[in-house]
Amino acid sequence: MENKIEIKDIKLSFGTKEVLKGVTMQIPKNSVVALIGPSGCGKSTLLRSINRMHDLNPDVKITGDILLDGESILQSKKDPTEIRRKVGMVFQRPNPFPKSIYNNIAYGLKINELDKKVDVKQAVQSALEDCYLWDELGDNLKRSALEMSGGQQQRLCIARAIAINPEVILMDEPCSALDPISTAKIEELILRLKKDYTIIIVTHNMQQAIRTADYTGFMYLGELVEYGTTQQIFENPKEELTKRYVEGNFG
Ligand SMILES: Nc1ncnc2c1ncn2[C@@H]1O[C@H](COP(=O)(O)OP(=O)(O)OP(=O)(O)O)[C@@H](O)[C@H]1O
Repeated sequence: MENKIEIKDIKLSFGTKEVLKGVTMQIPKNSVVALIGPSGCGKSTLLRSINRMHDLNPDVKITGDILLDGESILQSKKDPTEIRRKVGMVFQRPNPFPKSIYNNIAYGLKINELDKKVDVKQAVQSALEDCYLWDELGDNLKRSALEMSGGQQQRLCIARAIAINPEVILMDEPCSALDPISTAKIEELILRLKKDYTIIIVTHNMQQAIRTADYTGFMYLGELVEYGTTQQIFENPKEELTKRYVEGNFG
């Protein structure tokens, strides 16, 4: 199986605090990979290093490497905006721009200089269709995105991310602020999107990992304790720590 991303012995510290202690993992193309583990174990920190979000933090020291299609993305001479065009991110809280629904996507295309290369109207429609928003919203795209429900806002943020045609989508607890129905819609969306993208999702919800992820990594205190198919991790974990966590005995 072809790997989209290879994480090689990543160590990351904030000042003197070592938060990632040598994480190595392979992310197969067109798969959904879930990162689970107790609060503070480094899941978000790892996710953020994949699209260079620590770049502006002078306290961060990172060693090791992350390869995207075999090419290092951590080298400082690589332009982080170029990486972020290939590696999109969806955050815990929906963060639409304070603009119309239409312009949320059109603006994303513009800042990535794609507005001259694609038919913007068509791209907006296609991204909204992919996120099940086109029919739901009808022709009401001039409305402010901030007037949408939280679940719709989150799907709009996913639509904004996919409109620029990334290859990888990182999701940091994308459903934690959403109700069960909105969560189910996002999960359905994740399963559909993996046909075209590689998705890494941080989640506290183990059922969500089971429902959406092909592979799951269990992290603890900055280390990747165990990584395998989701079925193996939840049904037949090799490590005692993983077993205790997936059985809900700590965390
Ligand atoms: N910008 C930062 N500066 C200093 N320490 C940080 C920073 N960001 C995260 N940390 C620390 O790094 C550790 C790992 O945090 P991280 O957010 O990656 O964990 P997590 O597993 O995603 O937790 P949660 O599930 O609660 O979101 C924590 O101890 C946190 O306090």
